[in-house]
Amino acid sequence: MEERRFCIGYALAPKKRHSFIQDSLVSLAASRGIDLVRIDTERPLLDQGPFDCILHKFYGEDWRKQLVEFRVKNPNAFILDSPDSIERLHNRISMLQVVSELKIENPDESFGIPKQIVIYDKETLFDRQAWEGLKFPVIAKPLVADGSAKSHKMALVFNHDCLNKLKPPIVLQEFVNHGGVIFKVYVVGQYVKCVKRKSLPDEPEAKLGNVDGLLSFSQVSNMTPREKIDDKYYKMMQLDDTEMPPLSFITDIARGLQRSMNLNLFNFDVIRDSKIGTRYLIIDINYFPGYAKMPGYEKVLTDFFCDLAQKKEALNNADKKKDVEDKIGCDQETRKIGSDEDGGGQSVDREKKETTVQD
Ligand SMILES: Nc1ncnc2c1ncn2[C@@H]1O[C@H](COP(=O)(O)OP(=O)(O)OP(=O)(O)O)[C@@H](O)[C@H]1O
Ligand SMILES: O=P(O)(O)O[C@H]1[C@H](OP(=O)(O)O)[C@@H](OP(=O)(O)O)[C@@H](O)[C@@H](O)[C@@H]1OP(=O)(O)O
Ligand SMILES: [Mg+2]
Ligand SMILES: [Mg+2]
Repeated sequence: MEERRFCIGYALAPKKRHSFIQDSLVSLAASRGIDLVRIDTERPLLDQGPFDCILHKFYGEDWRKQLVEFRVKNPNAFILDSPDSIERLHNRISMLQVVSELKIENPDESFGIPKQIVIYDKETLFDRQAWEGLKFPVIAKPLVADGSAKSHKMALVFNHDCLNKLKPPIVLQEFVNHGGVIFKVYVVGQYVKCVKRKSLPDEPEAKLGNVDGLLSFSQVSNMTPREKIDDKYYKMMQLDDTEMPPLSFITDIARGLQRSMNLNLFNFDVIRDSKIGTRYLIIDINYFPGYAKMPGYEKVLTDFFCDLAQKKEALNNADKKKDVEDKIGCDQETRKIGSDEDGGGQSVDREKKETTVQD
C-alpha cells in the first residue's frame, strides 16, 4: 500500500522562510511522512496543493480571503493559526489583556503585566493626568505590533522633557528592573520551552550613561554584539547564573494563554521583578517567533506536525464512518419514504470543524 503523507504548505515572508525552513527541519519531517511545501503567495492558494495543513505568517486582506476560501473547500485541513486569533497580537494592549484575564492558582509565584497606559495623540502625551500612577523610566512601544521594523522601535524615557520625540499611538509601560535577563517562552501546540536571553540592565539610566532623557532601541534580545547598547555591561552579565522560573508555573501560564488565545504557535517574554523575586511580568507576546533559535527545534516542530497528521487521519476516518452511517441511514430513509424525491437527496449538514487544534 502507498505510504500516506501529510502535506504542509507554508506561506512565510522571506526572512522567516530563511530562518525557519532549514534543510535539517525539512529532512527530519520528510523522514516521518511530513512534506513541507512552499506556497507561492503570488498565485491563488486554491490552485496549489493539495495541503492538509497551512502554516503561515503572512498578512493582508487578500490572504485572509484566500484562507477563508481554502477553509470552505478543505474543511478537514488545519490552518495554523486562524487570522482572527493572530490579530489580537497586533496590538500591544489587546495582546496583554489576555494575561490580565488569566487565573492561575499558585501559592508561591505571581504574575501580571507592568503598569501601562495607551496614548493615541500628542495632546494626551503632555497631559500629566493621563500619566497618573506611572513612574519613570517608562518604555514607549508602538501600539501596533504588526511585525514591521517600525513596530519594534522602542524608547526608554527617563523624564517629561523629551516627550516631543515620541510618536503616538504608543503604549507607555513602566520599566521594571529585572536583573538584565529575560525569559522567552516558546509554545508549539502542547510543547513549552523556556530560555534565557539578555535584556536591558537594571536602572538603565545609571548603567547606560547620560542618555539625554530618551534612549531608542530595537529588538534587544536579538542584537548582535556590535549593536549592544553597552557591551561592557553584557560582558559583566553572567546569564548562566540566573535562575530559571519554575517550569510548572511557566507551563501553566503558557497553557492558559494558549487556550484563551486559541493559538498554537507563539512565544512570550517574561521578566522577573528584581524587587519581588517571586513576581513575574509578561511584557510581549509574538506570533510564530524565531523557533530556529530554540534548541532542537526540528524535533519539536516535527513531533507537532506528526500530531496534526494523526488528528487529520482521525477526522478523515470519522468522516468516512459518518458517510457510511449516513448512507445506510439515507437508504433506510429512502426505503421508508418510498418515492419521495427529497428524502433520498438530503445533504448532511456537517459539523463546523475548528481549524485550530485543541486537545
Ligand atoms: N516593562 C519593561 N521593563 C523592563 N524591560 C522591558 C520592558 N518592556 C520591554 N523591555 C525590554 O525591551 C525589550 C523589547 O520589548 P518588547 O519585547 O516589548 O519588544 P518587541 O519589539 O515586541 O520584542 P520582540 O523582538 O520579542 O518581538 C524586551 O526584550 C526587554 O528587554
Ligand atoms: O522572523 P520574524 O520577522 O517573524 O521575527 C520574529 C522574531 O523571530 P526571528 O528570530 O525569526 O527574527 C522573534 O524573535 P524571538 O522572540 O524568537 O527572539 C520576535 O522578535 C518576533 O517579534 C519577530 O516577529 P515580528 O514581531 O517581527 O512579526
Ligand atoms: Mg519581545
Ligand atoms: Mg514582540
